[in-house]
Amino acid sequence: MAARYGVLLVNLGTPEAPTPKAVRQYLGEFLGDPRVIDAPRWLWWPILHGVILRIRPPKVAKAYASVWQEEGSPLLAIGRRQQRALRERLATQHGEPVPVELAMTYGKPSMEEAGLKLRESGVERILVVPLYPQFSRTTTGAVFQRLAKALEPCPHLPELRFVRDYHDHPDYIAALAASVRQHWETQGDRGRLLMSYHGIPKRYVDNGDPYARHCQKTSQLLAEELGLGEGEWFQSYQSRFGREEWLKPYTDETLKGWGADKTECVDVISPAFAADCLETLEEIDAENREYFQQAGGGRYRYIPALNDRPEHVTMLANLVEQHTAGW
Ligand SMILES: C=CC1=C(C)c2cc3[nH]c(cc4nc(cc5[nH]c(cc1n2)c(C)c5CCC(=O)O)C(CCC(=O)O)=C4C)c(C)c3C=C
Ligand SMILES: [Fe+2]
Ligand SMILES: [Fe+2]
Repeated sequence: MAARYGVLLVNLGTPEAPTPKAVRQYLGEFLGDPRVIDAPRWLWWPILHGVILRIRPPKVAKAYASVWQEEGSPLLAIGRRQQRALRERLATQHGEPVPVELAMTYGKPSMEEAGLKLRESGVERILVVPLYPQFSRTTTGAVFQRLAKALEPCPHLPELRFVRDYHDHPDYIAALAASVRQHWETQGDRGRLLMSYHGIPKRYVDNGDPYARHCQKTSQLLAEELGLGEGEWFQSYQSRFGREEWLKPYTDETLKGWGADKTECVDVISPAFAADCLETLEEIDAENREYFQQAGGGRYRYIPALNDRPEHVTMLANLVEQHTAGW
């Protein structure tokens, strides 16, 4: 008997190799999406193709090379581990296999590829789980759009449900808290906790994107769960791109300031990332460490993303159970 439903995990996408050519291809697709950069095409296209895709790829390819793993890009390698772990967990819970596929909004594995695999496994119902705890039109919104595009040629549609966000899900907060507590136990002490989220342009939030509200809620709930009071934790936004104002305070400026204040020890967690990737391993764990320590700061410790930690898999499995009720 075919399974009653399948799960489609979706993350952003990543280059196929840490080379300028592969990075150019990836960035072209990603930054050409009007949900990510909303400038009119006539204005943005010449800048993207004439300037950014000429200058940025060599620099960014080097950054990717510094975090590249034997299995490939961390985002994809970890995504595969998450897929396998969720598949195993759901099979144990159900006593029968539940198909779980992984797709990327940009690049490979494509939604078409993953969708075909789900169809081959015989499911007619698909739960789509974008691996973004906080909703943004730039990420989760783009998943929805890309999915619709992938389904365009289908003569018939699967039945679909879509997880919009899980920024305040108790199991997500519990998984983050478990990871911070374990980090503090292993280290033997507590640093000042910085929760650093990927940023987006402030204008997007002013126009109704709930992303900042979701990030603040996650931070408050995590702080409460850890029993932290005011002044014991901080929130900032990283990964600025382009010239306009992004959500503030900026992570790099915050850490430079803390370094200059001779802060002895900081712990940085990036709750917006379900999997470690360039933006955490290179930007947070390497680049911002340098800013902090060069400014005069002391110990700097990055708390890894939830990746395939058992509490994360539990959270994902519970999310699936909750959203497939009645299926
Ligand atoms: C919470 C998730 C993310 C949001 C929100 C987001 C918005 C956003 N990002 C850019 C520009 C870039 N992001 C890049 C990498 C990147 N971004 C996310 C997640 C979110 N982005 C991830 C997981 C990654 C890493 C991918 C990997 O392969 O490891 C990059 C590429 C690297 C670089 O060139 O610096 C860019 C560019 C914008 C413009 C944006 C919202 C408007
Ligand atoms: Fe990004
Ligand atoms: Fe970055």
